Amino acid sequence: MAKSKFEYVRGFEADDALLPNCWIVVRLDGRNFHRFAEQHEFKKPNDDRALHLMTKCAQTVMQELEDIAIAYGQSDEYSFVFKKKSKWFKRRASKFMTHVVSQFASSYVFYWKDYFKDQQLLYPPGFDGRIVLYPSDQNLKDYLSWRQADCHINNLYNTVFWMLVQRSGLTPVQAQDRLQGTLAGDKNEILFSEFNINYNNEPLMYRKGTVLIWQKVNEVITKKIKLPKETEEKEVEVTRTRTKVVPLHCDIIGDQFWEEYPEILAEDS
Ligand SMILES: Nc1nc2c(ncn2[C@@H]2O[C@H](COP(=O)(O)OP(=O)(O)OP(=O)(O)O)[C@@H](O)[C@H]2O)c(=O)[nH]1
Ligand SMILES: [Mg+2]
Ligand SMILES: [Mg+2]
Repeated sequence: MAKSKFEYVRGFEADDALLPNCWIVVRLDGRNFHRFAEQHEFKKPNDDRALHLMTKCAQTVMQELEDIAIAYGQSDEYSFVFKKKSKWFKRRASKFMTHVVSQFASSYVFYWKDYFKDQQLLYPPGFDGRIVLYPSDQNLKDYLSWRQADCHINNLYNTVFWMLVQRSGLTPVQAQDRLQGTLAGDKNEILFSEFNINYNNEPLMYRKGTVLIWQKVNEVITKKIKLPKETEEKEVEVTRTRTKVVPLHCDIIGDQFWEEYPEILAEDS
């Protein structure tokens, strides 16, 4: 086919193919969610509606896009891990990042009303995205451990901070001063002795964040079938196996998780 004289401009497009044989991580994060949370009256420090909406959007991303092996989310962020061997869009970085972020952002708006029943969405939220490549399984596990450790550190801090403000009547500045230089043990002690809270009994979703993995589940459905010698349709129950995205709130820093789900890191990934 004849080419137009303008065709040469294609040559200006940068080649952004991602290195082969590496885990591809796309992490997105809510833009200025400090303000977004204030404006939409998120419960402090954790708002179940917001956390569940984030997870719904991440499930949608995993179901709609290809080759995502596992995802991890906390606060206003989610990380998506694409299989090492993925050939999706010839591994073009821009395709991975823009599809993940746009699918997530549109889902956030689309599903908002299902989670925030009587809280109107006041303005369109935005999300940023980045891609990081991890060449070894250990690097990938360490990446996910880093995000989960971050979740734990922030949540412990925020839990004590908001207790001091909401229950003890400290100003945010006073609460900040009180926590300056404290270690995890000190924060646990404040929670226990002053507020009778055992941090280990706080909800797992707040302490561990959310892991999304693929799992085979058996579904029982009723089907209408017509038997050859009968005139009327009959309802029968059939069991079929489906692969679904399932949320877990478990530790992913230790070995146990990876031993329990070896298929996530399997070689054909
Ligand atoms: N109250 C409340 N706030 C939340 C919750 N989840 C996230 N946030 C807010 O979202 C912020 C997320 O932090 P960051 O992503 O570091 O900061 P950001 O304000 O989004 O700014 P950028 O990401 O740099 O654009 C937190 O500091 C909280 O203010 C929640 O469940 N409840
Ligand atoms: Mg943010
Ligand atoms: Mg964040």
